[in-house]
Amino acid sequence: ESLKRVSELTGKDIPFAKCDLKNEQEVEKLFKTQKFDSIIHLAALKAVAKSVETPLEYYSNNLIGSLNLLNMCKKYGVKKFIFSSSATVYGLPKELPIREDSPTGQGLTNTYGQTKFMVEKILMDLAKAEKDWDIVILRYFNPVGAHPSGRIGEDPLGLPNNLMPFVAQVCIGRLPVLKIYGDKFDTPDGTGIRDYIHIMDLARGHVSALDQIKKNKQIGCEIYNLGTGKGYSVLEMVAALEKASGRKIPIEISAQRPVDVARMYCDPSLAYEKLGWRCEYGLSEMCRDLWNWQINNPYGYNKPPAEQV
Ligand SMILES: NC(=O)c1ccc[n+]([C@@H]2O[C@H](COP(=O)([O-])OP(=O)(O)OC[C@H]3O[C@@H](n4cnc5c(N)ncnc54)[C@H](O)[C@@H]3O)[C@@H](O)[C@H]2O)c1
Ligand SMILES: O=c1ccn([C@@H]2O[C@H](COP(=O)(O)OP(=O)(O)O[C@H]3O[C@H](CO)[C@H](O)[C@H](O)[C@H]3O)[C@@H](O)[C@H]2O)c(=O)[nH]1
Repeated sequence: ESLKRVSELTGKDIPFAKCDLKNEQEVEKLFKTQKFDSIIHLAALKAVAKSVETPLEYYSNNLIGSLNLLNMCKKYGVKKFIFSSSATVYGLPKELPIREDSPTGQGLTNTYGQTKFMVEKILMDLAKAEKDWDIVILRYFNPVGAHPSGRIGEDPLGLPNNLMPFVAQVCIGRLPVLKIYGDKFDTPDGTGIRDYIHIMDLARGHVSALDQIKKNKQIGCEIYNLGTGKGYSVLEMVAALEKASGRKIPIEISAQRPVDVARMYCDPSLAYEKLGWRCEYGLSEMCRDLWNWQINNPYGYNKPPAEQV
């Protein structure tokens, strides 16, 4: 359904092949039958808490999947590669704003974050050893929002793991209340601060990265933060969605998650300097587009439960 809607929006057919990256034969079949210029590698398992409960599943999927893909890229000569990494690789940040050369891999407390850190390391080693690769690692901060048309957006399976999809489902009445994980952080209102980025800006960041690897040869491995550089607290995010929706969002203060960072926001200036990319949207557009998606698609790409057979 989402691909159908992308086709409607772009007027283009979107070729799609379902393939498990863990299965090397399946990946090879794809490389034999399709010609790729460059790869954007987004596929991963990403639920932080689940990754701690099932580490083998996460290491297998995210590491073996990435290695299979890279091995096929090498075999078939596709050496322009963009990787979806995460701000989580910074662990417990020692300095703010976080720069690309801030320490990574220290204080990483979950398997998901370890897999991102490890794939980054694999990519850096690869670029060091084989000079014909052009690799860009994008470290996403907290993506929110939806396409402004309201036709495509985030549709989590089961309970949303991240803040804003959860808040949106409370706002529309699918979930009763938002549990705020702690109000005793060292922040002005006591709730956690993050760098939220509109999904359209994040998507454009990939286009800029693609331009970079297409235009330039032998860039090696470049790393960019994708964020706005501004931090907002959980309460500020809730207030912004209340404003966008005109609805009251029920909240309750709950216990802190075992390892949660008080504040995280990036310095995104390197991406502007090198890629000419920076965020165009702010908090009000993030919440406007998130709400537009949620109100037009209360059950995501699915029909309401009563209409499902
Ligand atoms: N959403 C965020 O907050 C966030 C933040 C930082 C980084 N990221 C990264 O961005 C990428 C995309 O995230 P998303 O939010 O769209 O996640 P998502 O879970 O919506 O999408 C991930 C997709 O990867 C696919 N996938 C997983 N394992 C696969 C495998 N072995 N073979 C083939 N496909 C597989 C899944 O089926 C799913 O369609 C992920 O790598 C994620 O770790 C996301
Ligand atoms: O139901 C919820 C969900 C979240 N929060 C709070 O909202 C903020 C954002 O939480 P998220 O779980 O949405 O995002 P995190 O920054 O904690 O982590 C997410 O974004 C990171 C990037 O910065 C990594 O990609 C990580 O893997 C991904 O889960 C935090 O202060 C958190 O405590 C709540 O209060 N209630």
